[in-house]
Amino acid sequence: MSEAGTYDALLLVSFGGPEGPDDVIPFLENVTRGRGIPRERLEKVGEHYHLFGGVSPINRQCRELKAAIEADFAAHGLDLPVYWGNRNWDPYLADTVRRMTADGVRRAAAFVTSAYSGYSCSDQYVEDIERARAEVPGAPEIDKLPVYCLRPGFADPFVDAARRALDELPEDGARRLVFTAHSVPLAQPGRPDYVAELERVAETVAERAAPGVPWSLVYQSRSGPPSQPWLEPDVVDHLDKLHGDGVTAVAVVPIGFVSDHMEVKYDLDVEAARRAGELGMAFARAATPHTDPRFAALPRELLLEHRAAGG
Ligand SMILES: CC1=C(CCC(=O)O)c2cc3nc(cc4[nH]c(cc5[nH]c(cc1n2)c(C)c5CCC(=O)O)c(CCC(=O)O)c4C)C(CCC(=O)O)=C3C
Ligand SMILES: [Fe+2]
Repeated sequence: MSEAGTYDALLLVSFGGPEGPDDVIPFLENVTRGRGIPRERLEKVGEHYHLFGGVSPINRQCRELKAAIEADFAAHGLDLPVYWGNRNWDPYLADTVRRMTADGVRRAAAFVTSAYSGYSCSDQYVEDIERARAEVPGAPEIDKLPVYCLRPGFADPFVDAARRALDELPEDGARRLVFTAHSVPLAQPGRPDYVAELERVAETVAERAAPGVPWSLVYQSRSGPPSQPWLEPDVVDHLDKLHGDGVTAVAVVPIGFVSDHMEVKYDLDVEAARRAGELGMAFARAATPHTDPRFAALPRELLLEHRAAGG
């Protein structure tokens, strides 16, 4: 048996995003099909993409992460092909599964670009994988690798990034670490696990990056109809509150994301940064793990452990 046991491929699974202005509406339709997102919200989010030429950074980031994973495999003598497929945009998961099948892949491990439990972060990706497999006769078995939010490969890069972001702030101010994650409906399946994991990651990163600096965990990028309750507070409202409490400098750490995709680039770097500016607060945004070698090593570590555990 090879070092990877029964696995003969890794599948990188992500969200997908538009790669030009004409892609924006079809992409948003893919994301929101059957989910009851109000038209106004879609138009607003479409404008965020158009501010960046209709291009989401996420696909380029997936290509870079795939290359980093391949480099990590090569450096550790793990001879496995790496495939990439998305939920909402080209390369679609079903097309990738078709290619894997044609290449003779029998059993793949899936690494999802979301670190947490819960429906949006985890179970929905499993559904997507199973739907893609159902479209392809003879499709390989595909096991989603375990949730990795508490693994050092995910948390350690955030510790360094949080320190660096705090270092960018004026030293004499009343500083605060503000952790953010994507909001989800309170009624979403798995929401309590998602929140419990976020609280643990925030606490761990805060304690290690800056003991004694106060911190909070808040949410961003709320969608859905206003009548539906989602996780709160929103990061922008939270900045208002911190300002009222006398905080003069914030380091925002997006622990809910693995790379700087549109939610980070718009909702934090444009919207939250603008609000902080209006309030006269110093603002720094911590980097996400992306191609940090510790993060790029996670697929290999998880795959080998999962195999060792009988996977
Ligand atoms: C928890 C979570 C993550 C983190 C986990 C993960 O990373 O997967 C995440 C990631 C992402 N969300 C993304 C984009 C969007 N999400 C939307 C809508 C929604 N997100 C939700 C949750 C999450 N989303 C939910 C509950 C909805 C409501 C509709 C539904 O129940 O499905 C909409 C519709 C418009 C809007 O209302 O915002 C868009 C365009 C992109 C791509 C960004 C880019 O292009 O760079 C990424 C990585
Ligand atoms: Fe989303």
